[in-house]
Amino acid sequence: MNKLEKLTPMMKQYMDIKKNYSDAILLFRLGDFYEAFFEDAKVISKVLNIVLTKRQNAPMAGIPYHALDNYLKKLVESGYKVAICEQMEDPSQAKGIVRREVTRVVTPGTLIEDEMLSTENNYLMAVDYFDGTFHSILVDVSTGEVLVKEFESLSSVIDFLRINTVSQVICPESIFDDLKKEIPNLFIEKLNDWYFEEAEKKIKDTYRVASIDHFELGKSLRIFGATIKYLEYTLMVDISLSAPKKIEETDWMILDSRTVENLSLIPGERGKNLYDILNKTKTSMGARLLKKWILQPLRNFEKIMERQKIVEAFFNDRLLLNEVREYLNSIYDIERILTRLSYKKATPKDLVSLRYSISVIPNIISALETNEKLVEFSRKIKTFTNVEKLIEKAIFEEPSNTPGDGKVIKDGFSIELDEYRQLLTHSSDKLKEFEIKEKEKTGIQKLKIGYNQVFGYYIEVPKGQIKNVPDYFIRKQTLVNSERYITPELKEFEDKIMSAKEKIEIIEKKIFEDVCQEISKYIPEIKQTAELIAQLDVLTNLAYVSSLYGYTKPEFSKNKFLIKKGRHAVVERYVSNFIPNDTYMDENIRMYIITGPNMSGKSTYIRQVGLITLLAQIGSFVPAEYAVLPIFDRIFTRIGARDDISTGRSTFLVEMNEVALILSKATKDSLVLLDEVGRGTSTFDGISIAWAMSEYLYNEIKCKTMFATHFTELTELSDVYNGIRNLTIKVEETNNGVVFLYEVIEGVADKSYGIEVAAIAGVPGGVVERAKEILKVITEKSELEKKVRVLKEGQLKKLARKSKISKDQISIFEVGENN
Ligand SMILES: Nc1ncnc2c1ncn2[C@@H]1O[C@H](COP(=O)(O)OP(=O)(O)OP(=O)(O)O)[C@@H](O)[C@H]1O
Repeated sequence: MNKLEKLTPMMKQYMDIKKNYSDAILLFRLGDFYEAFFEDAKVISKVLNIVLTKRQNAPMAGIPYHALDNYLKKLVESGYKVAICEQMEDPSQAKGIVRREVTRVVTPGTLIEDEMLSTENNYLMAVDYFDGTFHSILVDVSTGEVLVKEFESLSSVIDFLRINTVSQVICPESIFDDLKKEIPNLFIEKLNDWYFEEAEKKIKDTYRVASIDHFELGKSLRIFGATIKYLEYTLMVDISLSAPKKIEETDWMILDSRTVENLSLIPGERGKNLYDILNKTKTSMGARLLKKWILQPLRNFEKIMERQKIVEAFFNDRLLLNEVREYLNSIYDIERILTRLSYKKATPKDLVSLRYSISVIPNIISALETNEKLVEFSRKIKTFTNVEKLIEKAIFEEPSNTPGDGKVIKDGFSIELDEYRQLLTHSSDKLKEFEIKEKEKTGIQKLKIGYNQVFGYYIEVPKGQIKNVPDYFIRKQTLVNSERYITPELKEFEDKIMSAKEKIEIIEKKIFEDVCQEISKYIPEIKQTAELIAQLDVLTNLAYVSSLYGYTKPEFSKNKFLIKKGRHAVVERYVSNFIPNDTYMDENIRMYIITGPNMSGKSTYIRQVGLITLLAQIGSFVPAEYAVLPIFDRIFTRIGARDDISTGRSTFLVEMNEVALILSKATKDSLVLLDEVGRGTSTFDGISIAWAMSEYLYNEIKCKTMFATHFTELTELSDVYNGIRNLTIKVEETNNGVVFLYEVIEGVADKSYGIEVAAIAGVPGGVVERAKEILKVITEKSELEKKVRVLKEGQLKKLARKSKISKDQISIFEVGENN
């Protein structure tokens, strides 16, 4: 006999279903529990810390049905895929074994349940390699957003994954191993060939359109079709998505993951970050959008101005700003409510939240109309009075979350429903009267009416009073201390109550579905307005923080780069007295070498320049007294030394990889911020690399560069090239040690004060004194400075002439020489 034949029909049913979901944990609904068996049981008992028991010798662990979401969240967060198998019929009505089916496969990237999501975006990224390019689709199922993006290399895919909130990747088998190796901690699943078949048809069916040419999917079509199939496989309903948007690199400033981390743009390992400082948005939709804007500053002047004008209008009209932000306060996460509506998972409370949210839209519009600079924006926002009215009429102010229990649909919305509800209340009153009457009739004072699933309504009589029970009481159950009875009259009540309850359940569910269905017709339009509300939230937020933190409106110029009294947006919030500093660059002055002691504020200074340009390009005001800025295509950063343990690359190799990236990708419109290059190797190698790199950036690429370094030798570059200048940071030597003044001035650091900083940091006095002695000896012996001078005087000239240098470079070179 084979093993399965020995199993009970229920276990056989389990095994049959599990066969199709072997890569997931199967939660099998059994009465009031979801049970897992065999290996699944062992896993969930460990992950969820619940008891592992046995059923017919099979390991089993179960979770109560009402606590599913909590447990699911834990399982998915721990990296498991979970298939939920439901009972498809009422067990009391079922003939034979209850029919069961999997109704949902839950994975980290396909969540729509509010309790399982944070307010952040939750992206599923589908990646395909096709015709030499990586094509990807990013979907946030919870908001319906779809983005299309191409990558030239695997490393750029990985880089993108590092800075975006992608919780799951799906890909064809051909690239699975490569991706898995690079992102071992991310949930990643391979798609077999079937997913890629008939992609175009799948997309057309999903969007209910005859042609998808306007989506301009190109070679991303295959992976988009596969993504939709995967979503259908997990959500098991028709998929509802917004139209795909292409992410074109030319629209946005490119920020690689290193730069995002080095400038501490979003929450991450470094703690204090720009997003947290700026985020005072009023809605979850706004908070998500703000993060996107920070990660994708604009490059198009008109688009930047469009945002800046709105920020300025609010900045100059604080009363209006406060009024609009007050309205935004009462707006819920409409995007997610709409998604749940389209997946038929919206709750009555969702509808009430939607109603409150859309009810303030007319106020927002009238407020915006009072300012002529905001009228154009206000015209794009639509009102949805009919939707608001419908919800107001149909749904209780504080409904229960279970349509069918009679506490969702308002009185007066359906005559039929009201009648049954009255009948129910009436019968309940009658039941109470019946209890009193029976007490009087029988003299059993402790008699009470109760209810259970098996017998329905019953009369309970304590054992001591059984002798008074009349003949028409029919005994149904004996308990330790009491007996339970029914009577024909009680049964009659029960029938009435039960049929009223059943009817209420059917009618209320149907009305709720109809209301949802009616509202669903407006989803695309409401979605557009929700997007505008999110934008409004971010724009008012920028105006608000700009006034709160004393930012000013930046101007843009093709050639000039001037920051007067600039501040570091994050550091200034944490130090008591932040010292502002200026920055000036133009077509000629393109590079600064910044030397100064440790802890003097070099990194803060160069990062503040990066943050100011970034803020300006997202449309915000900036932390400076005055700023005229060019529009940069990209900010590059190379900051600090560190290993990349995950890929086994040494500090120096990581550093050189970053240098290589900058040298190959930077353009004349880029801003390059360098903090320590060449520290990971010997001093001579380090200086040589840093020198050669600076020359290349200055002569060949002609980008704007700020280079903070401890190699004072590099300051000699300014003698060779007129457009390279030196900056240092003021320190004062007092009897009690060095005092950092954080003031950036022209010049070169005369000392590095490393030993003084060591003393401040608490290195023992003996060690500090010995270090001073050693420094004296080696400084005297150092040949380095002499050698660099030789380089400056002779060899550089030769080198520069050998390399292909254009006329203007030679002139700069010669100006430098004459200096
Ligand atoms: N302009 C400023 N005004 C006030 N405090 C500042 C300023 N700049 C920096 N600081 C303070 O000095 C600290 C050190 O600054 P920063 O890390 O920029 O120094 P650094 O010169 O780059 O140091 P190292 O060479 O050791 O990397 C900052 O954390 C901040 O507290």
